[in-house]
Amino acid sequence: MELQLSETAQGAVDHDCPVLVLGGPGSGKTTLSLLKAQAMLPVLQPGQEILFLSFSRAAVRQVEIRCRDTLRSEERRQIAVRTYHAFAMEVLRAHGRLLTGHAPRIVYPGDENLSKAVFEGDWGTEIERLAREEGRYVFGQFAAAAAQLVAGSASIASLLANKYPVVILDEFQDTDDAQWALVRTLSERSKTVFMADPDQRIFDYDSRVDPERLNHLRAHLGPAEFDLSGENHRSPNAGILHYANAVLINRPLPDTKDVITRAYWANAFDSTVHAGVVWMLGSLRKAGIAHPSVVVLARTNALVGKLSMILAQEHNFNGQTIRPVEHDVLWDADLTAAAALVVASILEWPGCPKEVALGQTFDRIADYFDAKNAANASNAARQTSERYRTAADRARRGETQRLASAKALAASYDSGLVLQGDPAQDWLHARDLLAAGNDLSDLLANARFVRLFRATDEIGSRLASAWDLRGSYGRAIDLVRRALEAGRLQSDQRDLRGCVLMTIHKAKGKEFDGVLLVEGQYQGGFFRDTDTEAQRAAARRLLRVGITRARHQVAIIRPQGAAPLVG
Ligand SMILES: Nc1ncnc2c1ncn2[C@@H]1O[C@H](COP(=O)(O)OP(=O)(O)OP(=O)(O)O)[C@@H](O)[C@H]1O
Repeated sequence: MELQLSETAQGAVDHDCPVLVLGGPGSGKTTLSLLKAQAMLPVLQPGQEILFLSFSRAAVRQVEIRCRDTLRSEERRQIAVRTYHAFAMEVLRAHGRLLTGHAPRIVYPGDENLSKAVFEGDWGTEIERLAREEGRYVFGQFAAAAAQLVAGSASIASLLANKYPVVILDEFQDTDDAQWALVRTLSERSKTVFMADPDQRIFDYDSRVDPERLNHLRAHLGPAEFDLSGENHRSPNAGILHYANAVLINRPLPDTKDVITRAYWANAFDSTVHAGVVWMLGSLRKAGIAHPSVVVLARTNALVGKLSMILAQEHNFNGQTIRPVEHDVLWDADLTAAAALVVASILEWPGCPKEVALGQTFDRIADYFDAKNAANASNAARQTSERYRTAADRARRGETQRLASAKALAASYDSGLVLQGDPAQDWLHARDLLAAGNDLSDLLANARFVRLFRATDEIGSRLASAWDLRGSYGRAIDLVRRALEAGRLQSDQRDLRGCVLMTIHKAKGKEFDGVLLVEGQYQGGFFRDTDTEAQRAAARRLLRVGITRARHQVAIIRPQGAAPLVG
């Protein structure tokens, strides 16, 4: 694809490294970084590659798709696109022995959760000790360990610089302290290109992601800066970006037909959302896009799960029947797996003493919240995990529960769970007990995604064999864990077409023809009454990321009477 570059963009391509490119959503940062890579390919010697670092597997996937559009296949082969985790793990695997004298061992998140569950004391201190004394590394320690290796050994640093003489850092505003330490050491020997939009900093509830990161970079490397903020290639003729920027800075919203808002009454939520999706697909087709891509975005997993159920049913809207919409859900495979293990633990209840049964279920619930915290650090997830660990201890000591949902689950145990030997029915029966309280709604939503795992058949047949052998589901947790590992599907790796649902966080870096942003009445609100100024600013950044995913059309669906987006 032949692209016209602005003078500023061309300046960034031509200028010597280090280079920092700033720009808003759709200003072409990712595209430009690949053109910069292309321009630097001639300096590579045989065997050398350009290292492109990004955050999530989903982001890497986006860059790979963009590479296909921008670069020829022989060029693509010379660009190594990696997540920070994967790159740091590579460094650790190859050289980690130098840190402790032992070959490093990786502790995978599932195993980390199990160890954490039985550990008494400060887990943060423990994982540092595990790394230092036993050479065992949890995922969160990779970047720090890799930084230590590169900073401490000139030969490792030269080896890496020799392999990767050019390093490109995407979404640099989101780097945490350890990743920054690693980048700093790499920048001493390799040429560096940084891409950033400070206003897309949406992971800042993680205290290690410092809002001052760009200033750290300026102070350390003094890169030449190129600001693309006047450019918008994603929706060049649309008011979408102006609207999103007005939401960001809390100024009056511009009038544009590209962003429409709809208010719904609580009893018409399902049909309004469903009709909105059908309208969006139709209007994009009318505009000449034969196969439009539409994303439906919500703030929470729980609301995404609910929206998926809504689109799978028939509704009546203004006297017309609207048929189910085929769609995909981009969900978090780790969370779904953790939620499935909670359901499995309930299947183990019959025949299991109350102390053990509830202790196990509450521990698996705490594991789920640990996984949630690992995916997106939040105080709420951390605290809920701690509360369920306590509930598990209370259960094992035979004490009464204090948490409302733990009490409800204990009452369900007391009233005797009857399973029939039909895995599909029994699974739903066990799963629906998780409707015990609001704090479990997100977990329940993820448990509902198990059907999307394409592992349901595998789980079903393993459960059926267990029942045939013993008349119970016996060690259901182990069995489901193995089935999930066998059938694991990397959801983030799929190409996104047609209608797809996800949280706003997951949409970062992606683009679609149309965007529907849905605010729930009771969950997934855009703002909360209790929000501090900083939380409100973060919510505004998040909404801007959501709105600017659209190339052509945005619809914002909100409850009747919701506070205005600005003002
Ligand atoms: N110079 C250009 N001319 C025409 N189209 C462009 C140009 N640069 C980028 N695009 C197109 O504009 C869209 C947005 O580009 P890109 O994803 O690179 O922006 P970005 O700044 O990385 O966005 P975000 O920060 O929102 O993820 C893509 O569809 C891309 O193909």
